[in-house]
Amino acid sequence: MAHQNGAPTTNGHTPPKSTRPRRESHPLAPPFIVSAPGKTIVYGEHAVVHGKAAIAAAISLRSYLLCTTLSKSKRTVTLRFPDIGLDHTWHIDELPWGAFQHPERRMKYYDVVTTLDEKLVEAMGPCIVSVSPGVKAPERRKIHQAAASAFLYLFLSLGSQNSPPCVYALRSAVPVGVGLGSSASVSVCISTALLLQCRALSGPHPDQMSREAEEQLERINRWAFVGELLIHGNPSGVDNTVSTNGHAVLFQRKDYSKPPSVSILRDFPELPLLLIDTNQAKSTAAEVAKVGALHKAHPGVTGHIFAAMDAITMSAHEESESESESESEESMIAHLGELMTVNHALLSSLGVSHPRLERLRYLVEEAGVGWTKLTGAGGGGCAITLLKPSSPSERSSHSNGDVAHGAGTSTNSDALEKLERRLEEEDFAKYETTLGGDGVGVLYPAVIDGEDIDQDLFLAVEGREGVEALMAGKGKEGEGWKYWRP
Ligand SMILES: Nc1ncnc2c1ncn2[C@@H]1O[C@H](COP(=O)(O)OP(=O)(O)O)[C@@H](O)[C@H]1O
Ligand SMILES: C[C@@](O)(CCOP(=O)(O)O)CC(=O)O
Repeated sequence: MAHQNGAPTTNGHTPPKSTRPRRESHPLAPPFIVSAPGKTIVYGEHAVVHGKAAIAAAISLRSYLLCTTLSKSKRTVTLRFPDIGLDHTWHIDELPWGAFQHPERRMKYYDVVTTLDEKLVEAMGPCIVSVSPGVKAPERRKIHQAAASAFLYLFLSLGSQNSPPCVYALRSAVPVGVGLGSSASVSVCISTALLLQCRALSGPHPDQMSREAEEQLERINRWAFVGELLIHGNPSGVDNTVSTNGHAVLFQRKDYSKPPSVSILRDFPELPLLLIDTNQAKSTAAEVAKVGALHKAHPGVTGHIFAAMDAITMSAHEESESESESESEESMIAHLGELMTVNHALLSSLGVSHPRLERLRYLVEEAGVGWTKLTGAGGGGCAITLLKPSSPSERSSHSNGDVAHGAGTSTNSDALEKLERRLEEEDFAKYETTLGGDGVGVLYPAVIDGEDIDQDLFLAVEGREGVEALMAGKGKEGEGWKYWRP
């Protein structure tokens, strides 16, 4: 489609002339950017879908959504998601407003939506089927349609036929579909942008009262969960919760018709972690469905496995909160590491490991540098390795020792370097990230270091590093970005 910043055509068709009366013109809202982090599940994935507790932490890799309002006369809404090769435009007047605005189905921005309305999903079906007609590979089409559905369901639920015509451009530093919560960070960005556009959020501003900031995050999180319902089918809600709130969370949803119980763990230790990608594609929806089917067939057995995972999460939580003076950091890390090993074995017993994940575990074990578990849905994707603290003699012989991240203890750097070389040879990838940090943020207007971030600039930067570099700016890191901080 040939369009830059201006009026898009709706996928090759010339949109029908609007029959709607002309409205008084208002100055256009300036372009703005919303961002939200990916995450790593430290303990309890899959069990969390079945009502057990999990601990997840935000990572420093983030998604960014640039929203560029067009003049009222354009009547189109466009998604430009180049990371997945999606570029699609709908004509606003052709969307199924009738179904979404029907008095029996109409949702309010403050509603708590915990399930999808099948009639509404059906009503937007034709608008989704028409996405990416040229893409033949079913897997790629699924990726496009999942992202388009998440956006459109929220756009139709929160907006109206008077919603501003807009181009939504998304770039992400979170690798897609490797278990690092890419879908959740995208859903949080979409939810926040649409809630801001329908004026359903206050702030963020630095002197916002804690309770009010909490309420805005809660609202964003609820609609991000709806986005996740469209992408995943059966999400627990832990990913969108940590992406919205940042830091780390202890999360449990016992009853899907009620809000989950969430504790924000602001002091979760900054663990020395390696984040390794098996480069083996996986589907969260498929892995979750696989565990669901196993649970249905063997509820007694899987029930015990989920209960054991719950015990692991709670033990890790107690350990990380412990203020015992007598316990060293080394023994805390060993405790948390052993729990990771057991957690992985239980996940493997549910059938969500993969030969590449097992190979990775073998290599880390052989190098003797730490404890490894898969993170996220499994079936491929990523693993986390908690690095062992080195002995005092190793530490003094490597006084500049390569510390992975945080916690102030260094793993034997020779062994680590050797392992990293081996991983590279075997086509594993490593992500540099830190744990914790802010949740959803807003840059309004989209100006960094005095420069307007327009679509051309935003879409032109190369790769995940290019996006991060553009968003951090050259000046004081993160300047201009605002966060809801309860
Ligand atoms: N950068 C992105 N741009 C557009 N859509 C994305 C992006 N990242 C993720 N998505 C959406 O999220 C889906 C991946 O979700 P999922 O399989 O749960 O992976 P993850 O483990 O990364 O959360 C994709 O199919 C796509 O629809
Ligand atoms: C397997 C699960 O526990 C985590 C999925 O994480 P991810 O989408 O693979 O990043 C599912 C969920 O909690 O919704």
